[in-house]
Amino acid sequence: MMKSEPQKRNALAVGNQIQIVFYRFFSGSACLSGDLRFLYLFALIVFASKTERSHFLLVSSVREAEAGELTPATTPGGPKATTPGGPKAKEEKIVVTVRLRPLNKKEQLAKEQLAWDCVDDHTIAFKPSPQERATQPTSFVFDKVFGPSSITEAVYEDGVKNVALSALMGINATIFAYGQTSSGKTYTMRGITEKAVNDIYQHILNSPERDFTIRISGLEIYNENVRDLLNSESGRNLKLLDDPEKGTVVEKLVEETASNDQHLRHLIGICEAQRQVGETALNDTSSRSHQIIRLTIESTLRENSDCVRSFVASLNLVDLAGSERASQTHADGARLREGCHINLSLMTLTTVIRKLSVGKRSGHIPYRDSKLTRILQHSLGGNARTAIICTLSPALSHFEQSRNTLYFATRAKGSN
Ligand SMILES: Nc1ncnc2c1ncn2[C@@H]1O[C@H](COP(=O)(O)OP(=O)(O)OP(=O)(O)O)[C@@H](O)[C@H]1O
Repeated sequence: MMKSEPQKRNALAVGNQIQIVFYRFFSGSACLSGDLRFLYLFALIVFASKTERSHFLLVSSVREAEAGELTPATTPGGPKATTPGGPKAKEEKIVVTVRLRPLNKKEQLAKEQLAWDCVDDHTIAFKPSPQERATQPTSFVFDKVFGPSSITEAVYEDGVKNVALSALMGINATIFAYGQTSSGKTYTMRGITEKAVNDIYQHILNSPERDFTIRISGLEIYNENVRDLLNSESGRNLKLLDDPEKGTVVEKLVEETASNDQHLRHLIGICEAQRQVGETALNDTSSRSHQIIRLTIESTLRENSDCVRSFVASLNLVDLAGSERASQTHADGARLREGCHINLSLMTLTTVIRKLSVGKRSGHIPYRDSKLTRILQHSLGGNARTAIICTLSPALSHFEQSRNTLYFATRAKGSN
């Protein structure tokens, strides 16, 4: 059996100790008589075993730290080097999870059948008709699957928390909710946003050595037109500009600085309310627009130290347009235009995410093919982290749409 590096180090140390004991015994006991020589040997063995034990403890802690089981606690003279979200923060760049909501009242009254079953924490399966069974996959595996009884807190903790909190360490992050209309995107994203805000301010409280600034902007993309959710006066079609340093920026988009968590929640509330106003004004439903709430978190160390002094990164919380429009083929007029725009941005998003999940060999990534991907470019590619929550209705009548959502999730995971 091959020995690990720390095991080899332990074996070497034990060998060294035996050599030292015998060397000391033979060189130091020549002048001693019988009983005293035995006592001397005994004392040497006790001393060696004590030093060996401390050596072993040292090796064990090095090994645990190497395996990431211990958080590096302090840097000499510097602040705590903790990783928000715990040691698991070093994870995959694209995390794909699925959330199956419970049947709603309407579906219950219609005595809808359940089409899906969460087999375990990672697998969701459907009950196909006999003719489909031979040709279609019957189960899908993801990073995490949440059943109808799962609460949003679990979706946050086990699915997206690490991605959200990486923005505190200077890594851009994006969390999407993808799914057909009424599958639970807004319900899920509201809960996730609330929990992320709580954790961000908890981290601020726990980091007195750093100064934090949190800025927020909110926008909506409807028919490839960008609207500011924090400034209703700015019109419905803000331009996108290419900034040599920042990448794509939205011209005149208002960015507010939150003075505390209550203020941040208030500003998020304004964005959500504006989206509702937009719906009424357009005689529309929210499922036809994409909403992006962007929190930009900047932090600076108060005193000089060996540690990284400043972090700046964005956390994008994205409630996508309903994916059912992408497959709408019988629409005409305004509906057709709207469907085409949603189709375009969701298709581009799918391509971009699939290429990112495949990695370096994927070639050109078409960020510029839609406004959604252009705006999010710097929070998707490079070092950024992404979490996708695919929301599903469990009802048999939504079976086709739910399956399309799972096909999207599978492509996003790079397994297809
Ligand atoms: N996991 C859940 N548990 C309980 N109720 C839920 C859950 N998910 C969604 N709902 C409820 O289902 C309804 C539709 O949810 P929601 O508005 O979030 O859907 P949506 O996907 O955002 O729809 P749209 O695309 O039309 O905006 C809401 O009444 C919501 O409260």
